[in-house]
Amino acid sequence: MAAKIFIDGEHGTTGLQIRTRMAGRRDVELLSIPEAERRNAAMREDLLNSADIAILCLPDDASKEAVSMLAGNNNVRIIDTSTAYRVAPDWAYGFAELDKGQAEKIRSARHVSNPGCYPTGAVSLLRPLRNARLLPDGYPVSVNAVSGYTGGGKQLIGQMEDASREDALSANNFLYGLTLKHKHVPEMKTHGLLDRAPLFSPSVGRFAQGMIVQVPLFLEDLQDGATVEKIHATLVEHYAGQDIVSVVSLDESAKLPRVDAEELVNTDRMKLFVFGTPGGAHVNLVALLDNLGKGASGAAVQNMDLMLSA
Ligand SMILES: NC(=O)C1=CN([C@@H]2O[C@H](COP(=O)(O)OP(=O)(O)OC[C@H]3O[C@@H](n4cnc5c(N)ncnc54)[C@H](OP(=O)(O)O)[C@@H]3O)[C@@H](O)[C@H]2O)C=CC1
Ligand SMILES: CC(=O)N[C@@H](CCC(=O)OP(=O)(O)O)C(=O)O
Repeated sequence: MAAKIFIDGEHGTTGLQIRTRMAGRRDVELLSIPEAERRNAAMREDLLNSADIAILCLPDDASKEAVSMLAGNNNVRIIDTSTAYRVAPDWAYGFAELDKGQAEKIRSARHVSNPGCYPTGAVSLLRPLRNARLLPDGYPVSVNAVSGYTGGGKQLIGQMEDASREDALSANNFLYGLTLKHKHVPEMKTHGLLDRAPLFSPSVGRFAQGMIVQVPLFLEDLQDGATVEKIHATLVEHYAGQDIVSVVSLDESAKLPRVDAEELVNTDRMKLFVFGTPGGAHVNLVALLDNLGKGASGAAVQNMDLMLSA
C-alpha cells in the first residue's frame, strides 16, 4: 500500500520542490491541501493526522504548531524542514552522511529534523575534521557563504524578482546576518562538534538556486602534521561509498579557475573541495550544493525514502 505523505506548506518554495520530486511515484500517495486553504488549521490538523509521514515546510512557529497538532498520535512520523528542532536531542538530525549509523537513525526515527542549507555545507566539511581531531578544540572557525535567493522563500523571491514592489531589492549581491547571530549558528556548532560558535557570514546573489559554503583554515593552527593532503584524505575516507556527497580530487581542484555557485542546480548532490597549495599555509574547504536540493527538498526526500525503507 502506498505511504500517505502530507506536505504542510506544500505551496511554498521548499514544499513545491518536494512535490515535484515525488511526481509520478507509485509508492507514495500525496495528501494535498488546496492553496487557498493552506492556513486552514482544522484542515491541516486533519491531513496531518491522516498521514504516515508529515513533511513540514513551514516557518518555525507554524512547524511547532503542526507538531503540537500531532501530539499523542504515534502513527505519524515527521520530517521538519524548519530550524525549530535541528538541535533538539530527541530528533534525529537528517543528514544521512553525518557519521556511520546516521542513516540507520533516520530510518527508524519518528521525528527527523532536515538540516539547514548552510549547515549542510558547513557540517559536511567540519565534522570529519573534528572526528579525526585535525581541527583542535578552541579553533576559531569562520563560515562564509553565498546562497541563491530562493533560500529566503517566497518573501525574498518576491523582493528579488518583482521590481515594482515597495520592498524590492536591487542589489545583485548582498551580505546579511550582520549581527552575526544567524539562526544556523547553533546547528553548525552542535553538528559540527565545535566547542566555539563559528563566525558565520552569509550572503545572497541574484540567482535563484545554488550555494557555496566556505571554511578557510590556517594549517599551522590545526593539529600538528595537518596538510592539504591529510585534510583531503580525511574527507575522502569519511564520504567513501556515498553517492550524494562526493569529494573532488586534489588534482581536479588544483586545475579549477573558479567555482560556479549554480553548477549543481536542480540536483540533490553536494561536492566538497579542498583548495590550497601543497606546502602552503592555508586551506579553503568548500561545499557546493543547491540550497533547494541537498540543502532542503532533496534532503527531505532522501530522509523520507530512508524512513519508508524501515
Ligand atoms: N528555501 C530554502 O532554500 C530552504 C528553506 N528551508 C526551510 O523550509 C521552511 C519553509 O521555507 P520556504 O519554503 O523557503 O518558505 P516559503 O515562504 O516559500 O513557504 C512557506 C509556506 O508555508 C506557508 N505558511 C506560513 N505560515 C503558515 C501557517 N501558520 N500555517 C500554514 N501554512 C503556513 C506559507 O504560506 P503563505 O504563502 O500564506 O505565507 C508558504 O506556503 C522554513 O522553515 C525554512 O527555514 C530549509 C532549507 C532551505
Ligand atoms: C537566503 C536566505 O535568506 N536564507 C535563509 C536560510 C534558508 C532558510 O531559511 O532555510 P533553512 O534555515 O532551513 O536553511 C536565511 O538566511 O535565513
